[in-house]
Amino acid sequence: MDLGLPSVRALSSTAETATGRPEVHELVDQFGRIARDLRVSLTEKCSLRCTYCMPVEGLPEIPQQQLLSADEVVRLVTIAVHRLGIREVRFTGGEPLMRRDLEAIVAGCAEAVPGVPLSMTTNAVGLEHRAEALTRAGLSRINVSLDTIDRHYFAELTRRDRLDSVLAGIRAAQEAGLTPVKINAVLMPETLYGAADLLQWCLESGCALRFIEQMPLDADHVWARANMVDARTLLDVLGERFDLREVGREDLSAPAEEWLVNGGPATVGIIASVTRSFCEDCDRTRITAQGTVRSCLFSDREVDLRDTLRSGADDEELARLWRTAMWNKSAGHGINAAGFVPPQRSMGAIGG
Ligand SMILES: Nc1nc2c(ncn2[C@@H]2O[C@H](COP(=O)(O)OP(=O)(O)OP(=O)(O)O)[C@@H](O)[C@H]2O)c(=O)[nH]1
Ligand SMILES: C[S@@+](CC[C@H](N)C(=O)[O-])C[C@H]1O[C@@H](n2cnc3c(N)ncnc32)[C@H](O)[C@@H]1O
Ligand code: SF4
Ligand code: SF4
Repeated sequence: MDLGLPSVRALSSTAETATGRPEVHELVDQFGRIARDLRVSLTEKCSLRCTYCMPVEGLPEIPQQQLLSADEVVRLVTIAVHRLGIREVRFTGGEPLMRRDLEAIVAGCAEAVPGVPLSMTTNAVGLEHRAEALTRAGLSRINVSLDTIDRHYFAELTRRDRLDSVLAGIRAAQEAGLTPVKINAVLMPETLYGAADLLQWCLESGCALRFIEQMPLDADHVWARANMVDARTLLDVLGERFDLREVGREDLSAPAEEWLVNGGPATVGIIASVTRSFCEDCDRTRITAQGTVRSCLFSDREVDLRDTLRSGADDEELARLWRTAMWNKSAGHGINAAGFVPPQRSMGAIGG
């Protein structure tokens, strides 16, 4: 079985540290991958309770003091870009819109790292009131979670009746120029049932839809491989209404594989994290809302930066810790391996 795991690739550097890590400033790992894409979680809080992500009562609250402040986020993003070779930054959560200082965080980063694309993954609840300000602050584009346009299923899947607010948020984002708006839909039996309608809606609304295979990152731990709706099943269902032609990935490290819909130019993407894993070309590094480096979605081995930063460390010391954390990144998620154990943190607590 192809597990999509990386093989060791040579890096072009002669000098090495004691651990064997080459003396390069980028975030390299032992499999020759280089992280260029930073995902920063801003909070564990959320306005929805998607069943594949959050428990019904929400995640345990993180005391304010333990969360990275706006200035701390800006400092870490600056280090990532200037010292570690990061080329794009995404804000996520939890729900980033739950941070009242989100506009300040975006503006601070835009000023500190001009020219670096700043994007956000969001559920879009309440976005209609902030899209313009976020554009002015320097946000480039957004991806929105929307699993179904059926109000009944939306309320069931997210445990909140907020479909209207999400749709208003998407429209406002488009009007404010936060484009292209990409839609993320996690594959579940309910999503599969409405998948063709959701694609039709996205085609008409000018959004780029991607379906995502559900991963064992739900807080309730009910995920089971046997019950998972996979990319193959989705393609069969969509194929009944649309003509689909495979075009592949935008670039090797992009999670989504694209299919041309009815001859194009519109596409539909599938992020097949489980059945067609893309760990081999992973270029992501993550910072949790509490300021730890998480080298892989599935690895609970985190390295603290927040306390080191607060104790007065300089930028290079923080960069060194970050490099070491990424050097020890695991080969991949291992979901398909015997004896796989899901990580302790759920998706909302990591920053998906
Ligand atoms: N296994 C795995 N899945 C990921 C990773 N990053 C993102 N995903 C999945 O892809 C989904 C979409 O991620 P987004 O936040 O929209 O980011 P993206 O697809 O990288 O973003 P674009 O650059 O806009 O295409 C997430 O909800 C995850 O389910 C990753 O590093 N590993
Ligand atoms: C954790 S959310 C955080 C940002 C924002 N609240 C949102 O929903 O877009 C980021 C992404 O993770 C995805 N996600 C959550 N749980 C997942 C799971 N168990 N498997 C796959 N993707 C998941 C969501 O669909 C969303 O696109
Ligand atoms: S997927 Fe996003 S919107 Fe849904 S519960 Fe998780 S963090 Fe909230
Ligand atoms: S599971 Fe880990 S290694 Fe694989 S793509 Fe995601 S973050 Fe990268």
